[in-house]
Amino acid sequence: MDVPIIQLKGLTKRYGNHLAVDNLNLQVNKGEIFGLLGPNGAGKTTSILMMLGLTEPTEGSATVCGYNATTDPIKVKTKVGYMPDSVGFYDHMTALDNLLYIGRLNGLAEHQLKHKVELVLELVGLSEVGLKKTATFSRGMKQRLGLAEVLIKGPEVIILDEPTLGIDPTGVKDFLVLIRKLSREQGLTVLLSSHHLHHVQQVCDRVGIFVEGRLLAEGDLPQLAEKLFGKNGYVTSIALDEHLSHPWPPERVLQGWDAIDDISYQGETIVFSCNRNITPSLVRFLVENDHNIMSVNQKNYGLDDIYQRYFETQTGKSDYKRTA
Ligand SMILES: Nc1ncnc2c1ncn2[C@@H]1O[C@H](COP(=O)(O)OP(=O)(O)OP(=O)(O)O)[C@@H](O)[C@H]1O
Repeated sequence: MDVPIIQLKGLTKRYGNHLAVDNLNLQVNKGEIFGLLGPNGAGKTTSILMMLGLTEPTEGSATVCGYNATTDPIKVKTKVGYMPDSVGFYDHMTALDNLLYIGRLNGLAEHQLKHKVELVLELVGLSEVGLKKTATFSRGMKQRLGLAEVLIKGPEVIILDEPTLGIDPTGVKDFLVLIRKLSREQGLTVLLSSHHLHHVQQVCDRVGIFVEGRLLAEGDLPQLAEKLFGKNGYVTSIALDEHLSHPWPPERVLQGWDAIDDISYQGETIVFSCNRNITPSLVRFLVENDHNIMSVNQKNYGLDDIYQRYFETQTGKSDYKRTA
């Protein structure tokens, strides 16, 4: 059963005349990794700050772990670990000392502090470098230490604002694997904001597409693809070892299949646009009718297709760029 951990109702923030967040309605459930995906300036950070009670909504409400973030911000802060987009440490101190300091600030009892710090260092894979000064740390290591800092108070939810910013590809992969592991093994709920499609796609269970203060769509990838590409969401291309002449005789029979919306062919390749996945039936039909199949390709819509389409159709913009 879905247990709501973050509930946003009509959440709105205006800065003067500027509408930074516009009527945001969203639910994130226990143990879920939710990705807030949107370009710079979309309103992701502002939404997060409202969830943490760090800025007041102009309208609407944010409830986190059962507490209203505006009226009960302290309670929310005891339940939530927040990692901002740039994490800072005392560079002249070791990783261990930085964590001990943060642990004390969070009110951890001295007798459990050392053990807790060693545990989180282990969790984020930094045990070996615990005695090194953080000035020597790479950006990827600093992000891991930032995560350790967030975990030290044993939060139920972690909110990560652009956590992969400035890390190299291997560091990103390791970091995202770590997030997934923590969520799955410890039942942590994660809200992650990013403008990197591929990072979000790798780790999130559900994604919200956020543009110009508005949540344009949310769901898992198949749901988003279905909402967007509708009944032509399944595209299968099959190449044969024969040149296809117009009209291609089997076309008449295949047009009678209710799952097929459109058939096009050129050269040796036929493209079927279908309202459900019928690739196995298509292959069977062609083989049974003595056609030799050279290749089969089923298009799976990725987050970049989905995001680009939303970005273009819903905002009228076409300056979308891939951010792989
Ligand atoms: N304190 C503020 N005063 C005025 N405008 C603000 C303030 N904070 C944010 N904004 C504006 O609100 C909009 C949303 O900003 P926000 O930082 O939430 O976006 P974002 O999606 O997190 O983008 P980024 O990744 O660039 O931080 C932007 O147009 C920004 O300029």
